[in-house]
Amino acid sequence: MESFIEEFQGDHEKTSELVVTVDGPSGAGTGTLASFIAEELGINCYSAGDFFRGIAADRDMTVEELGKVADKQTDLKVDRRTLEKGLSENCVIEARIPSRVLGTYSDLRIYLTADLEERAKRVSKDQEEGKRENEEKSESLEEVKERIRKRDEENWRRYKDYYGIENTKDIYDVLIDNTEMTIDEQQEQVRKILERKFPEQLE
Ligand SMILES: Nc1ncnc2c1ncn2[C@@H]1O[C@H](COP(=O)(O)OP(=O)(O)OP(=O)(O)O)[C@@H](O)[C@H]1O
Ligand SMILES: Nc1ccn([C@H]2C[C@H](O)[C@@H](COP(=O)(O)O)O2)c(=O)n1
Repeated sequence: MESFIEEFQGDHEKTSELVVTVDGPSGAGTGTLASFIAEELGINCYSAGDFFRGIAADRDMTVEELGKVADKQTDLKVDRRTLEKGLSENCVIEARIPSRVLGTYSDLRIYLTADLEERAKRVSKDQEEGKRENEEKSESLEEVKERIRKRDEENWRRYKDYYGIENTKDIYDVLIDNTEMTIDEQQEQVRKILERKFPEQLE
């Protein structure tokens, strides 16, 4: 199948000088890693979740309400904001596919993952601690596992349909499986990468 992602990316002038993108499935820790990178580099951090929440606010809806009626246009709007932000502002953007959305406009493309079992444990723990207000609660670990597995499958069905892309890892500069890594160990590894890649930006 022909890929439409280049067409979506278009041919733009990029005014930002430093953009890092962190992709990964639910519970991989993309939010945690993106915040760390942003702090290290002294730049802002965004999540496509922020853009989704912004669209909900524009429509005077809660995130849950928008989630129920979100269609292709909603996804494209979220992804267009990712593209616009990355083209115009030095920042780190984390979500499911910001590295795909920005393509070579991103200066460092990271893919983060962990085993499904481990990701489900993290999501479950966050829920127990009241950190995931917009998600279903009182699920068993097995239910969480099944929900995030299905969600990932659905997401990739949409990305294939909208952009003609597959869930391959060939476009990434860095691949990290953090199943057996602590947050500190992961940060140590990424800090070394940042030192090599952006020595002048490190504070
Ligand atoms: N390497 C790691 N090892 C153990 N726990 C981690 C690791 N990275 C992140 N976590 C923990 O996992 C949980 C989920 O992290 P985070 O919110 O960053 O994930 P996410 O990928 O952004 O999730 P989602 O996309 O579902 O919002 C948090 O409690 C975080 O502290
Ligand atoms: N194209 C999109 C649309 C939404 N998001 C955001 C919205 C949520 O905050 C978060 C959840 O994603 P999901 O678990 O539904 O994959 O992601 C996005 O990243 N990209």
